[in-house]
Amino acid sequence: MKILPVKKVRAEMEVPPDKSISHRALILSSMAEGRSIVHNLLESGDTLSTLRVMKEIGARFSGDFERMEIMPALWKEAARPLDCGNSGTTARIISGLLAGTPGLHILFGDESLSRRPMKRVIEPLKRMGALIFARNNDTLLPLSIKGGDLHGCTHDLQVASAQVKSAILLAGMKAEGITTVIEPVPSRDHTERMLDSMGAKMKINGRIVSIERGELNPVFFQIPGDVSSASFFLVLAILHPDASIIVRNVGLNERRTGLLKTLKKMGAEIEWTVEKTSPEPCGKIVAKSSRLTGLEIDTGLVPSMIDEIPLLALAGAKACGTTVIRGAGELRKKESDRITSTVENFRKLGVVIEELEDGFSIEGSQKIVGGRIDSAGDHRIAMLFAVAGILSEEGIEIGGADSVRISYPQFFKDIAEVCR
Ligand SMILES: O=C(O)C1=C[C@@H](OP(=O)(O)O)[C@@H](O)[C@H](O)C1
Ligand SMILES: C=C(OP(=O)(O)O)C(=O)O
Repeated sequence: MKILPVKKVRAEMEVPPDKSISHRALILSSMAEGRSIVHNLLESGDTLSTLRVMKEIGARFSGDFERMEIMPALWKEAARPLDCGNSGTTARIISGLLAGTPGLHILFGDESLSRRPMKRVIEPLKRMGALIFARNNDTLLPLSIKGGDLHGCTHDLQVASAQVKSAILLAGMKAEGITTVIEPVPSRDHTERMLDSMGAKMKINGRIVSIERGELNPVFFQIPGDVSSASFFLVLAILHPDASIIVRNVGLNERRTGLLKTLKKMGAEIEWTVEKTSPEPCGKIVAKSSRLTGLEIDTGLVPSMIDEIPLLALAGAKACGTTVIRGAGELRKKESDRITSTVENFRKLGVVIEELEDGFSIEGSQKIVGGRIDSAGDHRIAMLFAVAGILSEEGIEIGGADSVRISYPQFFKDIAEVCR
């Protein structure tokens, strides 16, 4: 796949449904006491992994991704190991669900997922009484869970992770007593919002969430567009000299808008308006060609833009002055080591960038000559360099472009549309 520069970028568009919320809708609605209906689920590699695993353990879905009916699951021990594919969210959140589900459950994933840390979810679940064994001294997939009786306890998390928090909350739904999660910095709260709308016995006090066993009401849910998917188009609009983009019906949960706030601080012409909240804030974002000034990124915003941070390297290369990102060491634990894959690929394109232990530093006002990059099988890296290709002098060839199927299968079609 080769991406060439274009003269003009214009669009009024929608992006695919939110991936994080889609995973949760498939999982939580299966735990409800009645029939749920969910509209606008994401159909992508990662959500198909959740759907597949949930079916294997007794979940009942009918309809399609535009309108799915979900009946209460008839929980069962699957006859085979459960394939979580490339999806960290699937492996971690479903581990929490299975910790309290009777039976032996074995989870595995692809090469990338098999390298990603699982101790962060195994340890707290074990503290609640789950019997879990995993490869490499209980740190990596595959892992086996003997689901059974759990007891609530308090977990003081070392890293802000919505996946770990969600796994603990789902285990807490099945545990005796109260389960509490304390996060160092608040991570995305889609699980809490959905559980709350389903009548869970839950208390939230800033970074502290407590939950008790209880029944869940069915949901009726409309999933908004994914702001992480929208970000590629927004950064393109801001950095391109002749561009304007409107994204409609996109999720604007405060815990996901760190990139929008950071770009605005850098001087971007970007505005967002929440039009409805039910229970997720949703609205429109408008962005156009802007002049950016580099800055030292606020580390407190990192969890609210964790999947978007590589895009800030591109913004930094085009801004005036230096951009420094620190406190983002979690990027090394994603589908690829996103610090290394961002830095190495920019260097291949003639861009000067310094790799830091927990981020990167990049000088502004740089030309992106062009060349070939390797996505390292990572969807967000493929999409980042597709945007860079449009802003480059000679175009960029994307190795491993098909990885976009993980979160945004029609990405290249949509890119072609906005560049017409
Ligand atoms: O809960 C979620 O849906 C996600 C949480 C984040 O991961 P962590 O929980 O590891 O921070 C994010 O990077 C991932 O894309 C999706
Ligand atoms: C990190 C991501 O997802 P997951 O952790 O679910 O694999 C992502 O989509 O960027």
